[in-house]
Amino acid sequence: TPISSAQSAAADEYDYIVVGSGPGGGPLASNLARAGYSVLLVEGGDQSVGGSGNQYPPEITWDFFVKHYEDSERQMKYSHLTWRLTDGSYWVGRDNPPAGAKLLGVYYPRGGTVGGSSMINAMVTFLPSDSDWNHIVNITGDTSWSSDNMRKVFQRIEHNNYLPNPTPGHGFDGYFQTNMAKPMNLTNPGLVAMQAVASSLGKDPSKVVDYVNTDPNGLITNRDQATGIFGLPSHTKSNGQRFSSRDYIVETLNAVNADGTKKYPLTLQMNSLATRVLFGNDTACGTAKPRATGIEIMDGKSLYSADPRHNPNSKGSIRQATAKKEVILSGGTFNSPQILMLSGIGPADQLKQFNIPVLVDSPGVGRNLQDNQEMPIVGQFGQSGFGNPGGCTMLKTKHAAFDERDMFVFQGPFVFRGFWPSNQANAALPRDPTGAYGMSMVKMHPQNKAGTVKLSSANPQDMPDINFNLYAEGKETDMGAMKDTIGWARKVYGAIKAPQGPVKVLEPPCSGTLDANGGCGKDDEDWITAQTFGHHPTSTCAIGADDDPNAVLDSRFRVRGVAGLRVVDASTFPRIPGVFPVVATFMVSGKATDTLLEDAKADQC
Ligand SMILES: Cc1cc2nc3c(=O)[nH]c(=O)nc-3n(C[C@H](O)[C@H](O)[C@H](O)COP(=O)(O)OP(=O)(O)OC[C@H]3O[C@@H](n4cnc5c(N)ncnc54)[C@H](O)[C@@H]3O)c2cc1C
Repeated sequence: TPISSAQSAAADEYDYIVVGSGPGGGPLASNLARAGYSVLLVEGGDQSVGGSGNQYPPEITWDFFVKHYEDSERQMKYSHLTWRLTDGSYWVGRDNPPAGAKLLGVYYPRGGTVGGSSMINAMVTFLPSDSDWNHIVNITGDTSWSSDNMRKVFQRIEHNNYLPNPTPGHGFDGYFQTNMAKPMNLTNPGLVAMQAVASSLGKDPSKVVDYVNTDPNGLITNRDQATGIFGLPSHTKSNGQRFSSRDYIVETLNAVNADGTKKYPLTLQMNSLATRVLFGNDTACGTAKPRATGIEIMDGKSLYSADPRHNPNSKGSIRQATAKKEVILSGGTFNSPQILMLSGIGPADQLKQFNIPVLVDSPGVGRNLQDNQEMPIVGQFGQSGFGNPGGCTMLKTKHAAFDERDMFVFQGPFVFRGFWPSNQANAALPRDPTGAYGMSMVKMHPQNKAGTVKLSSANPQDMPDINFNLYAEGKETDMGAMKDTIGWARKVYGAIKAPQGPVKVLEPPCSGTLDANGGCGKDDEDWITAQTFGHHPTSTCAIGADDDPNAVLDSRFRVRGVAGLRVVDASTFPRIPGVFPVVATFMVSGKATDTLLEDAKADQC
């Protein structure tokens, strides 16, 4: 559905301004409008829903490039680095880039369109652990974040398309559409691989079809300890199409009253890049706190440099919009801290470096960046096959950080090695051989919180400098769990016999002898160091305790040190939720709706 171009109200004055239309901002803006408040939703991208054949089409994708390590020797070990050639095109690889190629880093796509990253993501919808929510209660004392309450939020927003209504723990009347593939049978190589997984976990291999049909998001006793094979829900509609926050925004925009007038006061402005928050003196609260009064906006197409169509000479036109109540930043984990810093809220030394006047010295802005570490364990079957088992496997490794499962594995006749631009020029980039099979691990509860998002300049069109600083903290736990899983996967592959087997393990390679657990010591560690990637960045504007200097937000999403400004998106989690953050981000948006509506009548200070 094309979205009709937004009409700017003459005064450009609204109750609320929300920046960013992804899972954090889109539902919140829609809900506030549905509650009767006038809302301006500002989106830097436009309304495209797809594009020209590339895996991540330039029409809807922002191309970020990140570092995994500060140390360039370690950084250079990753096999899919992206470079810019002298003719402007991308080249992907590690060794022998063409003369003049400039290293950009590790490609890290984000959605840059109405609907944000929920328009390009893999849609996996897997609820986090209860402890991820209860952690927020523990650090802030705010019991509204309890896992029981967050389950109620989930039930309220979910529109379940794959279970009978009612099913405990699920919702059927909300806007967040979920579905789950339910295969009737499995074919090889996925069938034998999944049977080997079942046997390795002491489960009945003849029941793998039942297992991959099992809902993992229900009210399962001891869910967070439960290991084994489960189904894999996604945020899709009953017809199998993608659901994203775009759908709910469009539904809200298009709703009309019986007389044909617009039902909800939501205004969406696309191709509008928020450049900074504007502040005035807080008279209403009787304190000296600066109060957010609106935002500055740069209007124009592809103005952000992560947009692959960006022209550095395009400067757009600047204007301002006013928020009578509050401004909410939902630009995502890379952009919300950037906007805060451009507005003078962030680590003072960094702001001074770029001559940005310091409004609030908030050292936690852009810190605490986290990600689920990912890497495939690659096998090769003697014959190719298309049988994809679907579903997922949950493991509890010897290195689990808590008394909970800590590793998610999905698998199939494909190898997921991370991301790189598909429109790239290196024809010699190795392809996976016939019969290649991947067991992809995704680490839960990563202990590394050392990633950073820092300004690279004071220009709001520039991308920030992003460094995940992998394994800088909690290495023993994080890498230990990855090594445990590699050993386990080698054994699973080894158990697959003729006629489908034997399966050759291609990666990680082992130059010595495997130990009793299938591990290969330092070889595995070096491979993990080189080839880890991720795509779930969170936590750069984290909620935290009143006495924590790195707590950017309080438990009501309020930016500390100012009034009238909140952050609601994947950057708000103090610790990364579960294995896949999107459903938790939709839930946070639902929770923020409650909080904002509760506070709407009072003037929040
Ligand atoms: C390729 C890919 C696959 C993924 N797969 C999964 C998955 O299967 N399951 C899962 O749980 N998670 C997945 N994720 C992650 C998930 O999609 C994100 O965690 C989630 O979308 C975060 O929501 P958000 O609202 O914080 O940010 P985003 O969805 O990134 O939305 C931010 C929005 O803000 C806009 N914006 C930013 N800055 C400005 C500005 N200055 N002015 C105006 N607008 C601005 C952006 O254009 C964007 O539309 C995936 C992500 C990607 C990219």
